[in-house]
Amino acid sequence: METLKIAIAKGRLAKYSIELLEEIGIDCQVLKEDSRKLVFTLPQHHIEVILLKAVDVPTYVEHGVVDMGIVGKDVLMEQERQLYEVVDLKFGVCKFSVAGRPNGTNGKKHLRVATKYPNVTKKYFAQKGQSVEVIRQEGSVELAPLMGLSDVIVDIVETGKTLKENGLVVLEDIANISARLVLNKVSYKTKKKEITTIIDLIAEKVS
Ligand SMILES: Nc1ncnc2c1ncn2[C@@H]1O[C@H](COP(=O)(O)OP(=O)(O)OP(=O)(O)O)[C@@H](O)[C@H]1O
Ligand SMILES: O=P(O)(O)OC[C@H]1O[C@H](OP(=O)(O)OP(=O)(O)O)[C@H](O)[C@@H]1O
Repeated sequence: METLKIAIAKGRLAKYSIELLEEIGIDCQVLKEDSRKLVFTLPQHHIEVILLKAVDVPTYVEHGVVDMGIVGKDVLMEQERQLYEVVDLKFGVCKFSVAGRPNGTNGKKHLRVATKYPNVTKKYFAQKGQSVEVIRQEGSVELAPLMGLSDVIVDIVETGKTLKENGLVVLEDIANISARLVLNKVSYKTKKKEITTIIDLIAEKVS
């Protein structure tokens, strides 16, 4: 049996991803230990799990150095990689929204938009025919309209707490987000049996 390599995003999605693997019978105890290790071999299951930053998961899957990965739809929408998105895992649920001050954009013809997701932002406003300048941020995006760096933001909204505590509101929703199971296109052919077994078990768990 061939070893299946699975990439999991560190951070928010890690706990749920590990729980899901355990629910389908994969013992992930070693992944729960406090450690700085990034590669975990689970020989009894013919599986190797690697931990990496969420934005890097599609790179590893697309290049085929891992066979599958678990990553947020936000990252997939931003990167538009060549891979198969096969299961909506129904955790990491949030949405992409345009947010700003409660009085909106006052019909401005040209908007400055701060975001960690420049591609999603450009595509969304282009479809609406709205002219924008996208200002790329690495985090704390909510600060931009508060400090006058931008008119609005495009960001992830989960509970709405961050917006509320910074005096911002959702102006428009762009898309629903959740974690997805993604596959390398070649692995899907060369390790079809192993991959199909895992996909079926996961799909059954999340349905
Ligand atoms: N409230 C939320 N904020 C951000 N991401 C969320 C939220 N809820 C669910 N997610 C999902 O979790 C994924 C990983 O988020 P996480 O914050 O761990 O990583 P990140 O955005 O790369 O952060 P950092 O750059 O701080 O490591 C996101 O890509 C998204 O799909
Ligand atoms: O609706 P809420 O439940 O408040 O969650 C949304 C917030 O969470 C994320 O930020 P994160 O914690 O990843 O920090 P960041 O600003 O560094 O991206 C996101 O960018 C929002 O700021």
